[in-house]
Amino acid sequence: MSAEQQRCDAVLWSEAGLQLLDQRLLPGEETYLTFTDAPSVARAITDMVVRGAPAIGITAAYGVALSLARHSGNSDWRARVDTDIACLRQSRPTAVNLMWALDRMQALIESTAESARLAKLAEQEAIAIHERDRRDNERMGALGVEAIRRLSGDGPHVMMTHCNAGALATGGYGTALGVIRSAWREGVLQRVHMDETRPWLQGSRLTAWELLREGIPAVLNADGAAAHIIREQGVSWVVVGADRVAANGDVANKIGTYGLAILARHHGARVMVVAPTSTIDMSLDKGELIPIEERSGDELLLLGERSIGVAGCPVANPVFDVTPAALVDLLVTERGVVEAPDRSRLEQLMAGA
Ligand SMILES: CSC[C@@H](O)[C@@H](O)C(=O)COP(=O)(O)O
Repeated sequence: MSAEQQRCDAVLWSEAGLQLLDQRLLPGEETYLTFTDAPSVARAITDMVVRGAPAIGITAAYGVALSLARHSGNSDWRARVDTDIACLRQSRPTAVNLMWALDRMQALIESTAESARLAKLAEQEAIAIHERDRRDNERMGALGVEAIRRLSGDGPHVMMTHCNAGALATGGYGTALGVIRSAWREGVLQRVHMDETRPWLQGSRLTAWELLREGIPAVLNADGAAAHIIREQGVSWVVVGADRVAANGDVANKIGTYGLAILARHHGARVMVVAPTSTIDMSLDKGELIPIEERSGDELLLLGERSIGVAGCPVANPVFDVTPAALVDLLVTERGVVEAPDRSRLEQLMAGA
């Protein structure tokens, strides 16, 4: 099957409304749920029907389009749409792409005089955000491979990834998995090791699903096996996505990324973070200021319906961590590659077109 036939769209927009591939059911079941109002879209984001920073932003943009389609005929449409946007804004705290997309939709609403056409314009804006994300991912794929070649030769290299930063987490193609896809197509990848990514299992359920159906050599490991595998298998690149990058280059990503970056540094592997500029938050000085989502302890105590822990056991379940910029070798964005990201390099990047 061709890569095009293998596309796995997390987010689809149709006459019927917004369709989201229910990622809670993968890899066992491929079911799309249809949404026609913003509050249920916000719930779907909170409940992880859709997840991954860029996909969350795209979904929220469509949520605003749904809100306008529903309310723009009413005299109090503005208040209703504002309530919907506030609800979407609170659906998850860490991925800044959500706030970025909502700010963009809000700016459109504020700048458009023709309220009769707003619903249509909002739909077009959400589609533009979606399509742009996919194109940016393809560009980052090419830039990432170019950087790998420049810094470490043609390989083929053994890589490691964490969580799922693939087509399922974006408008398509993926950020970290976009680089891994491009590396495979260009013969630069030998194989990729995938962390299982406890507790939600984005690695074993989603990344493995995406890569194996395209025939990309990928091997699953428990998170705790990462150090051993990096050393024994000669991993030379750790390639991950991001949920928010602070102005000084600190990177919030799925819990476990920080530990992986320390392991990489110890073993001489490079860390590549792949993220569009919509993930960079220049309003936050440093990583400590990034809000870290804490989810229910049931994610550790239950496996589906089945109890796998001691009932009542206190649980800490922060689902993101912050990797200090000093541990990041490369930040790949659609605007270019930043080596050893820091404040001045990010300011330069963001000031560019
Ligand atoms: C391109 S996705 C980048 C990140 O959003 C990804 O690595 C991640 O941490 C996803 O977390 P999730 O909790 O599954 O939304």
